[in-house]
Amino acid sequence: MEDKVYKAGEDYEKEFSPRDYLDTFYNFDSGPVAEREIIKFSLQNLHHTFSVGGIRGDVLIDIGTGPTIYQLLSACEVFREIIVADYTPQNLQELQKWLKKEPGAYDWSSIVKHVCELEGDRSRWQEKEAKLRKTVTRVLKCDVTKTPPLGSAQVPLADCVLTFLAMECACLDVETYRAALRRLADLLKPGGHLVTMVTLCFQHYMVGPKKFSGVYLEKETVEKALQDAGCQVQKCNCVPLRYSQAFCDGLCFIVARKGPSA
Ligand SMILES: C[S@@+](CC[C@H](N)C(=O)[O-])C[C@H]1O[C@@H](n2cnc3c(N)ncnc32)[C@H](O)[C@@H]1O
Repeated sequence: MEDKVYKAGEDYEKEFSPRDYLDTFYNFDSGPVAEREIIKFSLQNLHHTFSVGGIRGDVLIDIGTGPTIYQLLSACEVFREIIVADYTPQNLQELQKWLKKEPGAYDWSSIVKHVCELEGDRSRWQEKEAKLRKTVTRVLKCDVTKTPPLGSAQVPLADCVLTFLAMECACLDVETYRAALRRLADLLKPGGHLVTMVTLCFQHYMVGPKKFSGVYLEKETVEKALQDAGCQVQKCNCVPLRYSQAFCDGLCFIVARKGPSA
């Protein structure tokens, strides 16, 4: 393990290895039990939100997508178009590899099968992979610390903005986090939903031998930041699950709705 602690910004571009990240946190079959339980928690909440929860629409924008697709597997059934965005070029490349079925792409099949099982038919996993590949229409560069976060890209206002485990990495202090959430709310139509998963009391996580830090957030800080960004919290599901490869004190899945005039 290296002593240095890497931070938001250029460190991601230079030091973040998508494969180390995927192997550490998304090895569903033979990775650590803790990480597997957290993936299941995420998938269950996403399934609920985008099925019985009734959140659906034309456009979903996922911010801080990283090299992962698990967070889009339920949503791709109920949105016409998904736009994904991340700060780190090598994450966007890793994503494109999977989207274009290129050799060496990460194998998400176990996780896709699990989501299909939640939806009632494990056998349709290849159909779901094809559906997601078709629904993701754009892969964009973004920086949530900048206004606008998607730079010069022209995107429609979204019915849903998703951001999973990313804002606490992209922001190094609470003020930056609050400003980032306001930028995400600006991407939403009035009445649209912001769906997020946050690591509570986050300090750092391991990506291979490298330690990356972020902002320490308590549940109340997250809820207040959402409210101040014009979003009303509709669901806040916090659990004391902890990663084996990250230092935090639980996880929180949140659904918030942007007010009609925010
Ligand atoms: C822990 S990963 C989360 C990836 C994925 N969403 C997941 O659920 O596993 C954190 C992500 O935040 C992204 N990130 C870091 N700084 C950012 C910024 N300023 N704007 C947007 N994304 C950023 C990183 O590139 C990385 O993909």
